Amino acid sequence: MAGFFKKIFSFGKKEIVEERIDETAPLPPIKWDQLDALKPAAEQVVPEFLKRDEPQAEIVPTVPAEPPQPEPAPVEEPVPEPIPTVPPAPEPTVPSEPEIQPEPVPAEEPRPVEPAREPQAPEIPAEQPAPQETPEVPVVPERVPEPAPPEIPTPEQPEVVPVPGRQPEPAPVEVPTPVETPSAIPSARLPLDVSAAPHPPAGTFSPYRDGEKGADRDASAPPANVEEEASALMPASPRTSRAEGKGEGQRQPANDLAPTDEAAPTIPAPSAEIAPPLRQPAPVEAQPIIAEVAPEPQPVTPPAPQPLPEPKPAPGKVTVTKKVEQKAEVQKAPEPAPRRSWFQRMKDGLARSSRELTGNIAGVFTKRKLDEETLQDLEDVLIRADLGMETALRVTDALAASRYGKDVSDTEVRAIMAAEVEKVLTPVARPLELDLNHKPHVILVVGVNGTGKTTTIGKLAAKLTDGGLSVMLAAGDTFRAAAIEQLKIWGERTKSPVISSKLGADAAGLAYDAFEKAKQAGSDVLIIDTAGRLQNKVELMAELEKIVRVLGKLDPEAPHTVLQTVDATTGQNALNQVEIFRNVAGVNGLVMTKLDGTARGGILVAIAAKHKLPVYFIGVGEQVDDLEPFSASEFARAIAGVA
Ligand SMILES: Nc1nc2c(ncn2[C@@H]2O[C@H](COP(=O)(O)OP(=O)(O)OP(=O)(O)O)[C@@H](O)[C@H]2O)c(=O)[nH]1
Repeated sequence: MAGFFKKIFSFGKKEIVEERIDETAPLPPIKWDQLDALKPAAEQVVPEFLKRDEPQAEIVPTVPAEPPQPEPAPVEEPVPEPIPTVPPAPEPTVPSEPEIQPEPVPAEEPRPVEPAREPQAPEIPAEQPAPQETPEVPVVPERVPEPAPPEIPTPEQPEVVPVPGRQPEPAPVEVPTPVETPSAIPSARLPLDVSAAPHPPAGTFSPYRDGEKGADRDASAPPANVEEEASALMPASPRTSRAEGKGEGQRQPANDLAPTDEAAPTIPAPSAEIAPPLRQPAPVEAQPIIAEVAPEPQPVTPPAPQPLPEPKPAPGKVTVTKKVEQKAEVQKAPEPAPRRSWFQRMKDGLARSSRELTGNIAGVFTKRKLDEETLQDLEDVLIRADLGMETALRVTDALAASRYGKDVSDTEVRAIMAAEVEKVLTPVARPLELDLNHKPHVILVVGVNGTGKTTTIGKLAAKLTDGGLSVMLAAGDTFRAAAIEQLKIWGERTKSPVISSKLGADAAGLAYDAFEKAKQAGSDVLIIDTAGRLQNKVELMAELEKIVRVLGKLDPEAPHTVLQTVDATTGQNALNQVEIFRNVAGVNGLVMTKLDGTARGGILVAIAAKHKLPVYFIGVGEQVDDLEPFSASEFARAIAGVA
């Protein structure tokens, strides 16, 4: 029999049972009878487990390797044996009570106590009681050290041990489950615990443990046992206990709590394993124990999740939005601030022209007396700067007249040059005058493609509309769709209506229609854009002549102003362009464009000296306000490098 029990209880407790048998050897005969009576009860209880186990049989397959399965039959025998030990008090009563009694005895005879525990709470007792048994069994002492907190994980294994029949099945299963994860623990433990605590132990375990806590366990390894118990109990009342219970559960509990109620149905569904635990464990009402455990885990629960809300102060960073707003404001500020004065912009625009010119002048007059050679060198420098022969001679003559044979510095030379250039430009530097007796005053803008006609029209329209004049625009460059669209954009910017036609339409016809519409609209000014296809000089000239002729039908004096845009970067070729358009279209005024960033700004002086046409504006950029009235003195000083 002893050997048989050993086989049955592969775990430490079983061995202990054998020893008890030895001690109780004398009693066997009497107890057998009683045992028979008891067997039915136990069997009745057992069958439930078996039923439960049957569903768990699914799990069994994993366990099959265990040998205990074949032993189930002998299991019956061991049951009676423990009873004999118990006989003293209540044989019929559940072994749990006799077990408890032995506890007091343990002081004298710890062995009897152990056997009692084994039958009752084989699962839990195996873990916790083990330390108590330590005195008797050498194996137990090993557990005693185990009870130490580190073994907390191990306690789960003991859960498997409890039920003999189940031992094989749960043992393997349970061990892994606890190790796996706390979340899985509840489900895995539930079946296991149920099997362990279910029958006799269920009712006894909770009280028994309580007593232990106060007496034994509290001193030695209560925490591990408690947790184990809690885990075992958890299954009993998974509904609420789990959520409140284990520290492990706490992490999940939040989830478990809500879900438990809802999941309650789901839990059983997943596997028959869960169902059994729910039945028995619930009555077991290990809840009290769980409540005890709960406090411990609670400290654990608050851990990380709650602190998260604390970071909410981050939202306090609302200040970030303010910073963003400030940035936006800052971005707005810089735009207007950098705006330079007109003269500064013109000076900067002519910087390249000025630097080249003044640098060359300095090279000629560094520590040299003014003589014919130096005068010739200066003349060459001025000509290369596009000022023109006429202006160059004016400068050299003026310099020679006052400084010939004397030491001359480049500064003196530049000053004389500025004065002479101004003299050349002053006659042409005239403001644009509009005769509003004409309704509208018609401005025809001509020039070679790309010289800045359309851009200049837009800039001028802006000035006029800003001055309160009503302006109408006519897209007379019917050969380029882009030119039409560009003019429309300017019209939108300046709120000036734009008259346009299909691509390739007759430019003269468009000009005529626009003139009529401007009259009808009572516009103060009509600005007509034109094509500048200089490569086909004949057609271009014919078209321009036609436009002028057509406009004259509506007003003999129209067009009242013919502006030609001259690209300063063109250099000497600009002189020829002005010659052509002056003869064909009757240009009576100039707008020098692109003076910004060119080293050939001197051409303006040459054009002015040769054609003596009014220069109304100069363009020093692509922006709407980069068109300024021409100032002879400013231009002269700027290009001469004289502040
Ligand atoms: N830097 C600078 N660019 C300018 C100036 N005036 C015009 N531009 C640029 O020169 C280019 C040609 O200008 P447009 O107004 O299209 O010249 P356009 O004579 O009408 O040309 P077409 O439409 O082909 O006849 C555009 O990129 C303008 O932005 C200026 O004074 N300075």
